[in-house]
Amino acid sequence: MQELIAKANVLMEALPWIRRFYGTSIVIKYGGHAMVDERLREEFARDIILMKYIGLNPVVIHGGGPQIGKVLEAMNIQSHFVQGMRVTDSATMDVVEMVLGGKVNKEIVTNINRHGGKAVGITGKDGGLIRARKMEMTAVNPDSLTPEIIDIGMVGEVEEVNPAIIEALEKNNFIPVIAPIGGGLEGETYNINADLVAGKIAGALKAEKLILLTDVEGVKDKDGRLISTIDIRRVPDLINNGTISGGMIPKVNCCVEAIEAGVGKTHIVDGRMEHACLLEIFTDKGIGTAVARYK
Ligand SMILES: Nc1ncnc2c1ncn2[C@@H]1O[C@H](COP(=O)(O)OP(=O)(O)O)[C@@H](O)[C@H]1O
Ligand SMILES: CC(=O)N[C@@H](CCC(=O)OP(=O)(O)O)C(=O)O
Repeated sequence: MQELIAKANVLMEALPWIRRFYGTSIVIKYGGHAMVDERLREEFARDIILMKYIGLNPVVIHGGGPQIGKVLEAMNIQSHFVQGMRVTDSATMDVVEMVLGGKVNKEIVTNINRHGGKAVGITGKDGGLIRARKMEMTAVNPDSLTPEIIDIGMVGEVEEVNPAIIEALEKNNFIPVIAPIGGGLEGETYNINADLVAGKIAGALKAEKLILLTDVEGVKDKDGRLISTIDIRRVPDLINNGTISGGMIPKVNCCVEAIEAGVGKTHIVDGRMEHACLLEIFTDKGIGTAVARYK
């Protein structure tokens, strides 16, 4: 009996959060471990469906860097990254579009639909969702020590988001699953980092939450302890003093941009953990690191 009551208590803990988030958009960047591990993939799909059934509007943006890397390797094309961005010539762009827009996207859609959801897979080109332009990248030349513009090919940055297609899908109870590819004004195709896309889409939707799933517990301090909340005003210091580095810098910056664009709260959470999204949204304490504007 006590066990049954404990189960009811867990459901009741979720009630205020369900009331608060009912009808709102929750943007989730799905990537890393959660996407590779079979069991976590299933759990993720079921979490998304549960959210939808209790009245939230999950929007999934997925990555797939490792999957692109594998196909390129099989084709004897080497991967090069500059400041975390994949140098994308036209052969690489074809592979990126094929892998992200095709296999990876459709696997996620299939998983959600197999468990009873109604997912629709699109790229940023569909319905004019993401207009992109070529990313300008500067790097310091090691010989002259001066900054230089370098060409990293068809890597894009988001110029504008038109969320009409997402809103149309949400209205009809479909779950949008979005590959991070954008279209340019001249019909060109751009490869865009998935965290950047998730941040921009969350901003355009004025989403209640942006959740970035990653392969660490959250943002850690210099002693390796989890920082559970970060005020966006503290972010520049944490980057400048080296607490936040590498792949965590663009993630945290995406969170800051999203908050500035009107997103309620952003979270960096551990995608290796089962039910990471549910635990973040529906428990009092949440998990991972919340990046927001605090009073
Ligand atoms: N302060 C920090 N807290 C946590 N991770 C950090 C921090 N600074 C740098 N990192 C690095 O950032 C990585 C996450 O970024 P990245 O590997 O690009 O993630 P993903 O592949 O999920 O997009 C972590 O694995 C860690 O090595
Ligand atoms: C420009 C750029 O680097 N694009 C990424 C897009 C996929 C991505 O972001 O995947 P993850 O989230 O798994 O890293 C790439 O080509 O790998």
